[in-house]
Amino acid sequence: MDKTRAPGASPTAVRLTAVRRLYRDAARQEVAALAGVDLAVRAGTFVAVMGPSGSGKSTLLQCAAGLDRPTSGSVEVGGTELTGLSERRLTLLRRDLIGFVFQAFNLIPSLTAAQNVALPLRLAGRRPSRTEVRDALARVGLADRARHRPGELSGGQQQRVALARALVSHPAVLFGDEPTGALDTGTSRQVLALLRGLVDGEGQTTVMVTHDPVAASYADRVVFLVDGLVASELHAPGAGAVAERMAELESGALRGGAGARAADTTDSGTAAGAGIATRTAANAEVTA
Ligand SMILES: Nc1ncnc2c1ncn2[C@@H]1O[C@H](COP(=O)(O)OP(=O)(O)OP(=O)(O)O)[C@@H](O)[C@H]1O
Repeated sequence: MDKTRAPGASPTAVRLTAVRRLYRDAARQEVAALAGVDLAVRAGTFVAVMGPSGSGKSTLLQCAAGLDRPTSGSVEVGGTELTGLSERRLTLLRRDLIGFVFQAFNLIPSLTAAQNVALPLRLAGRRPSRTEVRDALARVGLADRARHRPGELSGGQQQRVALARALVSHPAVLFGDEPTGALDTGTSRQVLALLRGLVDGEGQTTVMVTHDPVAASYADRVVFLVDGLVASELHAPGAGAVAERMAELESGALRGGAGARAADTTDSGTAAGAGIATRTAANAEVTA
């Protein structure tokens, strides 16, 4: 079943509305990791999230994936509102709707690739069929490695096993937190091409945090966070445009935070080229 294309499904796979996530720092001061994020991710698209260190990228991903709860605001995934769900319902929903890959592959060394892929379903009390597992491995180009243990696979192959494990339940959204961060350049590009292929070939909605402008250039859309707010975005940019925007935001961030960028111009424009879109109205409201 492809949850991204269910009849009548919302064309928006993920929607964050006015999401705030507050933490207390060591001095018991409140820190807004997310300060009022509005973000909608269209089903079947690939979105990269970038931003300076501490800008809230991981927090955004964790909130969007139901791994963390916003302090306020709402999160909807695959048409289901996560806000207010009990822990148990949230766990079930995560299992059904969400796939997650991290920088660390987190595979069990003593299990084969196939057993690693089957593990989440088994832990959920399901008995995955061989076909399900084989299909998941085939989707990441590892059909012939099913019986290999992680130690017998390269780093890139291990990350592909982790991807197959995330994809085996056909999640509505695949989230990646620096999924290529531990890979060398060549291997990283292969994994990114694979992610791109899953989006193009299967309509797999994908949201990925990355620090790498080249990785971000594989996405349809790059969203930039600064100080817990969406500061700007680029559509189908090249790596150079992403790096340039990051440099601008980082120097701006050093000068005075997201509020200083509330005057950014808006051009939600076309998918082609490097149109910059900002959510300045929302941001200004929160930072005022
Ligand atoms: N559990 C926590 N307790 C307190 N503060 C936190 C916690 N998690 C995150 N923060 C703070 O929230 C802000 C955003 O953190 P987050 O990890 O989301 O940023 P990031 O953009 O992913 O950073 P990086 O690129 O360095 O990984 C930071 O100021 C961070 O210190």
